[in-house]
Amino acid sequence: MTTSSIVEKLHLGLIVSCQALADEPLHGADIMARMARAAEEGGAVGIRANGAADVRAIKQTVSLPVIGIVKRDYSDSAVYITPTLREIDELLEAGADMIAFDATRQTRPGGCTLEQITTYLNRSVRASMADISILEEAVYAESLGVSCVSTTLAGYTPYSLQQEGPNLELLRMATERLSIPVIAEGRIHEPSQVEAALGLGAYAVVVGSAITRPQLITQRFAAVTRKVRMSSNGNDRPN
Ligand SMILES: CC(=O)N[C@H](C=O)[C@@H](O)[C@H](O)[C@H](O)COP(=O)(O)O
Repeated sequence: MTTSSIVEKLHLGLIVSCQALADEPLHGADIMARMARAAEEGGAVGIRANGAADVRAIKQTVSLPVIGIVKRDYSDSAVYITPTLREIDELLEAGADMIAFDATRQTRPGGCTLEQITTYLNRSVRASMADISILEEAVYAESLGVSCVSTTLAGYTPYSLQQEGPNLELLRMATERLSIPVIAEGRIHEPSQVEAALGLGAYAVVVGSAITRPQLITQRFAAVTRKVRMSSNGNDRPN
């Protein structure tokens, strides 16, 4: 399949990020594959997944395009989403339909550069998704020939706007400025935010934690019960 036909399959759809790191309760390729199947049943048009094992298991389970990343920590860099060519090789081998990577201006491990990453991906003829945190990074990524950009890292670099919800203003500026698809990703917790993102010109929307991290979903509900408990304890207090 061509890179543009992979991108087209995502148009105006929901991409579900199915990720659980080693320290999360749902960690494991088999569980993530089931999560992906649930997402497919629910109407997702694509899956974002972490690690070659998860990508392989998900590819065997669903018929949706899989956007692969490899999260790996290196001691000499803050970049952890597909930071070097090594992680790209793992994803190519695993059969990821699209490869997402950190396209921020932060220094990569071992002197690897953003330009090396995009040149390598362009030569591999695999669709690519540049995870950005500010508008300038989106503009630069487009100039390097990526297939699309995603607002994944907004609020996760020290120099980007830190806020609780999704950075819809960055999304708006990027959709106005770029000619390639801009994907909305990061801290999207409500269906109304999906609608807002599409209304601002998002090509597609990625939702992760609000669908696939039950410990975080539980936390949001439990916070409400805690609040009510605290106020009722307060009311019970003798005058
Ligand atoms: C910043 C970072 O490392 N983001 C990761 C990128 O793949 C994932 O942990 C997120 O779950 C994903 O971006 C979806 O975002 P949210 O879970 O907020 O819907």
